[in-house]
Amino acid sequence: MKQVLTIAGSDSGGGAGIQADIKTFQELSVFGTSVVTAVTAQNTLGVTDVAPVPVPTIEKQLQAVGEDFQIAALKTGMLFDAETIQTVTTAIRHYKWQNLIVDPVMIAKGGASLLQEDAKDAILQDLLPLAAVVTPNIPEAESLSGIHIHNDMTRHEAAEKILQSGVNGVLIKGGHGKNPDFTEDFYLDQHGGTLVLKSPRIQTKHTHGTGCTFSAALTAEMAKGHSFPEAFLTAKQFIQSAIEHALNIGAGHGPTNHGAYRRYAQKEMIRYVQ
Ligand SMILES: Nc1ncnc2c1ncn2[C@@H]1O[C@H](COP(=O)(O)OP(=O)(O)OP(=O)(O)O)[C@@H](O)[C@H]1O
Ligand SMILES: Cc1ncc(CO)c(N)n1
Repeated sequence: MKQVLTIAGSDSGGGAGIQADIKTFQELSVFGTSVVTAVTAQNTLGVTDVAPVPVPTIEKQLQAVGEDFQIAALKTGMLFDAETIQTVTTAIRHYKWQNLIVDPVMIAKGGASLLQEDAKDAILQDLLPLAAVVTPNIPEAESLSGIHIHNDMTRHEAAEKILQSGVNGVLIKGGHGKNPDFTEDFYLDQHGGTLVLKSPRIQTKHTHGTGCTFSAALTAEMAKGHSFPEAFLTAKQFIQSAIEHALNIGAGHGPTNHGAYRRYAQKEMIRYVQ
């Protein structure tokens, strides 16, 4: 069984962060390992506390995973501060981990900050040069590029700007887009190749952890040796069905249904994603 790693924060509410990643890995038949960078007290109504894990404890977790597992692909989520990012990049270089997906988590949907302001440069300068793909949502792409995204052209410009970090490909997710009917995820790579996946926008408030779940699905599929376009398509189908079949859990922005792709999507949803 392919082994994968998530380096991210814990979400006590179970819909985002490490918990979303591990559920997604399990559903896609890869063996998930984890390095916890921060512990959040969080539910569908918001984040009430964030406690960073001490750097030596992060180092020990990276070492424990690195010395015993064959990591075929990995993702990063919430990294909290620059020191954590440096620790993580050192381990990625040391263990020569390939197929790195960076989900540049900055702000939770309720507005809580999950990355310190000065850590953005560490993501751009230290982490992205090692990455196969970075998966910002629209506000994160604006923050990383310094470009306001309001149409296809500015989205392309923002992706080009982020590519200057040295990352192999930029995937700007469309959950925060303005089109009421569709979400459009846009990918641009170092060779100028583009891929756009479009799917019907589901009218729901239950979108907690969509980004984490999507990037975990991408990681699982890359680990299994699928090409990037194939992995992107499966990840998009996975998140589409997870949102479509939301569980209606909690009083606020509920989690997605990580089991939906296995149960329904492979049979019925494929036609939705273009
Ligand atoms: N309402 C929706 N209907 C269909 N697809 C959606 C919807 N909202 C988000 N998506 C899809 O979910 C994936 C994640 O995108 P999104 O922009 O929501 O990430 P995010 O803001 O990083 O999520 P989070 O911060 O909650 O983890 C993308 O593939 C996007 O197209
Ligand atoms: C721990 C954690 N990571 C990522 C996100 C972004 O959804 C969140 N809300 N919580």
